[in-house]
Order: sequence, then C-alpha cells, then structure tokens
Amino acid sequence: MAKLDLTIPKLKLNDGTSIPMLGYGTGTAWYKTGEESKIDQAIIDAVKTAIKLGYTHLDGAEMYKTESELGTAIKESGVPRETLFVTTKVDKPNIHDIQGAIKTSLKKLQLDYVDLYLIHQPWFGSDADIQKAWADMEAVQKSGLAKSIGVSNYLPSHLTALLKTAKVVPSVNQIEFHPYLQRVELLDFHKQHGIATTAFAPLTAATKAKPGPLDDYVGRLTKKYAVSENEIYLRWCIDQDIVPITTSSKEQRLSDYLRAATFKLTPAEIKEINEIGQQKHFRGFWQKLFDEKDRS
Ligand SMILES: NC(=O)C1=CN([C@@H]2O[C@H](COP(=O)(O)OP(=O)(O)OC[C@H]3O[C@@H](n4cnc5c(N)ncnc54)[C@H](O)[C@@H]3O)[C@@H](O)[C@H]2O)C=CC1
Ligand SMILES: O=CCc1c[nH]c2ccccc12
Repeated sequence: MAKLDLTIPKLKLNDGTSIPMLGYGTGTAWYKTGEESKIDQAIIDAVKTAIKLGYTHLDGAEMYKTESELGTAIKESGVPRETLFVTTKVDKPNIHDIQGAIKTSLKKLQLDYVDLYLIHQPWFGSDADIQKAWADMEAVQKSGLAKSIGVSNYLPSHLTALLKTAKVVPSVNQIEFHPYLQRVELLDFHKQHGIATTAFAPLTAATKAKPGPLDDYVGRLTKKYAVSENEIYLRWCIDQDIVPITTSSKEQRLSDYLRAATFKLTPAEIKEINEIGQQKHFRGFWQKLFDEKDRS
C-alpha cells in the first residue's frame, strides 16, 4: 500500500521537545493476556506496517507485555531511532522501583532511551507515594533514560498532590478523551500548568459508544471532508491541541487514519461536536475507579 504524502503535525511540550500529533498504540488490540515471553509476530508486523505508513509516535507500556515486539519492530523497520517518538509506562507493581522498571523496559525495547516515560495510573497509594514516585521519575529524566516524563489517568487531585513537591512539571497526562468524555475541568488544569494532553480511546464515539447523538452530525462532516468518522474524531482532538493515540490491526484502517492530517475542522464544527457530545457520557477504561456520574 502506498504511503500517503502527508506530514503529521507536532506539539511542543513544556520541556522543549515535540510530540507527533498522532500515536500508534500497542495496548488494547495488542494487549497480551498470556505469557509475555511468547513473542507475537502479528504485533511486530503490525508495528512495522504502522512505521512504514508514516507513524512515528509509538505508544507502549510494561502492562501491555508487548515491549519486546515493539522493540523488534523498531529495529527491523530500518527507520533511524531519532525519527521516532517512543513512549512506555511504569505501572503499580514496579512503582517503588522506577529506575529498575525503566531499565527493564529499555532492554525489551532494545533502546538506550525513551522519548516519553509515563506513570500509567495514579491509584497506587497516598499523596506521599505520588510525590515519591514523581521524584523517581525526575531522576530517570536526569539520567537521560527518558527525554520527557509524564503521567497517565491522573485527575486534578493527583496532579495537585504531585505538583506540591515537583521540580519538573509533567510534560503530558495521557487520558481517556473523546466527545462523550470531554474532561473539561481536567483540561483546564492542564492548560493552567502547561501540561499537554494525549488522548487514548479517541475513536470511542465511532466504535464502542455507537449509536450516539453525534452520529448524524459527524456523518455530514464525513461527506464534506471525504473521510470516515474515525478521521473526524482524530482531527477533533488535533484541532484542540490534543494528541490522539489510536491503533488497529488493519493496514487499510491505519492508512485511513492518516487522512486526519489532510484537513482541519472549523471552530464552529469543533463547538458543535463539543455541544452534541455532551448529551452522552461514556467511559471505556478504568471504570471501577470512577463514580458512575463522575465526568472528570
Ligand atoms: N494509558 C491508558 O490507560 C490507556 C492507553 N491506551 C493506549 O491507547 C491506544 C489506543 O486505544 P484504543 O482504545 O484502542 O483507541 P481507539 O479509540 O482509537 O480505538 C481503536 C480501535 O478501534 C477499532 N476500530 C476503528 N474503526 C472501527 C470500526 N469502523 N469498526 C469497529 N472497530 C473499529 C480499531 O480496530 C482499534 O481496535 C492503546 O493501544 C494504548 O496504547 C489505551 C487505553 C488505556
Ligand atoms: O493502558 C491501558 C490500560 C487498560 C485498562 N483497561 C484495559 C483493558 C484492555 C487493555 C488495556 C487496558
């Protein structure tokens, strides 16, 4: 399949680095439930396909058990390391040994550094634990093993605790974000503190949360821009300076997603999606940790 001739925009982070504004995820579709040591060639092939198509931002996590496949795909892609933006994440089981965790991740990834290292979720202890873990992340950045450091799934309360003792403001908070989960209060907090938002599950309104109130309006936009609903939802993120992280095992779909770089929504269209989207609430991940009515 021919590579589309397009440029994925980049967003500047608060530490001066830049993140490509469309990520390819190695969780969800690829998440391994079995033995991590059993290498899955389908994952390697899928990541290589994504890189071949033009994806440079690759999202991993120790939790997904797919770091070895991600590393092999990067190596076999033949693409220079410095042209890629690689993220991985540390989770609760290793939260008290972040130095050890990143070294293990880097070994699996066959890399000397990651571009972005995240704490996967905040539900691992007290405010003091959140502050200690962040100090350990700062040490990782200082040692050069991660260019940028950030968090994932943090709420304003967790960020407030972290910032009380932080020397470095997180560059990124990776959160579930789509028109049916707009996180208004959290996004305001991010803006106030210069934290970039990356969005997982950006296609929820076109996939898991269908049918929904946006179907008709977004259907009309697909005709105007000659793209599919997926690309409208990816562009809706990009046009709000939010970095969507998607995935697929299908080459055609991955190629189609890249059309999100070929058009822009108007401010009125973004406003309309925001307003219609607020008619429905849907959370696809980490639900047990939120109150049913909590939209934060
Ligand atoms: N930090 C965190 O807690 C989390 C991070 N993530 C990251 O984000 C990445 C993307 O997350 P997703 O929820 O998968 O993102 P997403 O909302 O972009 O959904 C992608 C999925 O939608 C499917 N899809 C696309 N079009 C479809 C259609 N027309 N019909 C049916 N299915 C369709 C794709 O095949 C793929 O499986 C993950 O791989 C992971 O890297 C995901 C969840 C949690
Ligand atoms: O990063 C994603 C974490 C996550 C939370 N719930 C699920 C279910 C399936 C794959 C990944 C995840």
